[in-house]
Amino acid sequence: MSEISGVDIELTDVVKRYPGQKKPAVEGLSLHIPAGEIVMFVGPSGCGKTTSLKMINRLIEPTSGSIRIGGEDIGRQNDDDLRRRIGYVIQGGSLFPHMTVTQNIALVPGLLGWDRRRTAERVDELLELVGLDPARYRDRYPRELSGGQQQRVGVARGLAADPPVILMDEPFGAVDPITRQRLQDELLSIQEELRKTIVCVTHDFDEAVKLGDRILILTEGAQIAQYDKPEAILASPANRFVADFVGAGAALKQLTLSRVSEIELSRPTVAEVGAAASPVLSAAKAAGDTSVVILDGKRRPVDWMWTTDLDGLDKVPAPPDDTDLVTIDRRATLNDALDTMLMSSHGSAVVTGRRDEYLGVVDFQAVVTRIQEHHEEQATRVDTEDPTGAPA
Ligand SMILES: Nc1ncnc2c1ncn2[C@@H]1O[C@H](COP(=O)(O)OP(=O)(O)OP(=O)(O)O)[C@@H](O)[C@H]1O
Repeated sequence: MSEISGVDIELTDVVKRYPGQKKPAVEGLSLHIPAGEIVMFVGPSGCGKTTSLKMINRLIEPTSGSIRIGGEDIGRQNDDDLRRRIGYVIQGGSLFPHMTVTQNIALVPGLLGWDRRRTAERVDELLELVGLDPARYRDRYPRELSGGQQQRVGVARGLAADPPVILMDEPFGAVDPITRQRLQDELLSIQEELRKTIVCVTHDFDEAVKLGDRILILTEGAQIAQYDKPEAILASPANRFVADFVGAGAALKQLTLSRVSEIELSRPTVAEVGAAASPVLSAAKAAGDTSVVILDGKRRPVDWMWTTDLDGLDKVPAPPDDTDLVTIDRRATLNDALDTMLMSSHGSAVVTGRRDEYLGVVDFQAVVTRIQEHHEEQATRVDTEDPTGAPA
């Protein structure tokens, strides 16, 4: 784990009363968000999640109360300072359609007066970080990107000035489930490297369990129903409201806590594009492998070849354009891994870690076995516990 670059956020008795509303949207919220953690805000529609989030970067001014970021009262800071310290990512990326990817990402650095060279370097670095090849994407317009790619650019923009705090409002709500899973995995990967303080609003409780170091469950008026680590909320919901909100099958949701990284990976022979083929074939033969995982110069998997296809070639070839290599991030949940494998109808998948670096191979059966073990563990636990904590 790298060092924490995030800072604490402290809300003290924060109230927001919109004009003409009888009851405040946020009625005295006090909350400590620890540096370097991801805190997920969940709760029923209209309970005040977005209002609470937007008060943290003063997109909405609190009616009363105080918010401190890294110990400083944000009420006393100017907007430029706040923008430097807080990244903001919303659904769909909300890119400006008439600006290129570079121009979109460079917005905040531009406001901060960075020179051209520093900005260009930063844009490329960020595109790499969010998994987009800079040479290919930096000059595109948003309409030339898929929904998932637009969202990645949105994340890059939020990170542009390297703020210690990132606010996200339903960041992955607008993409299909598989893309959402990838973006979630990428966010976890980026977070492992950067350790920002991330506050994220979501409607999806599973997403909260997957991403959150802590989950804040709110009821109307942004009243705290429970604020705890996901394991703790799943194991013992504070009250009936939380138990209902967590929903049936809380025990099964524990699966969302298990990751591919818990499974031992197999490590078949690997080879780099352009390497001489014959030693690779010898190594595969010695190891009893019938296939070889092909990596690029940055140790990212790009192809998975049968040794029979490599036989007779001089060098390990670059992958064809239509390669359908299935990769899974090691932070993916077991459910996500199964979905990916089923969708792609591959019996196994290449597992990647930080910056898409190759780690090994996981097979379908290993994931199924691990899930079954979990089911059994959970079944024993549920038999002996009342998840609501209610007296019998
Ligand atoms: N600009 C506004 N003017 C008046 N009332 C508002 C305004 N924005 C939000 N509200 C009200 O404040 C309450 C909280 O809204 P908020 O958007 O924070 O909730 P939320 O939990 O994020 O909801 P959702 O999950 O539906 O996005 C709601 O009752 C909403 O109708």
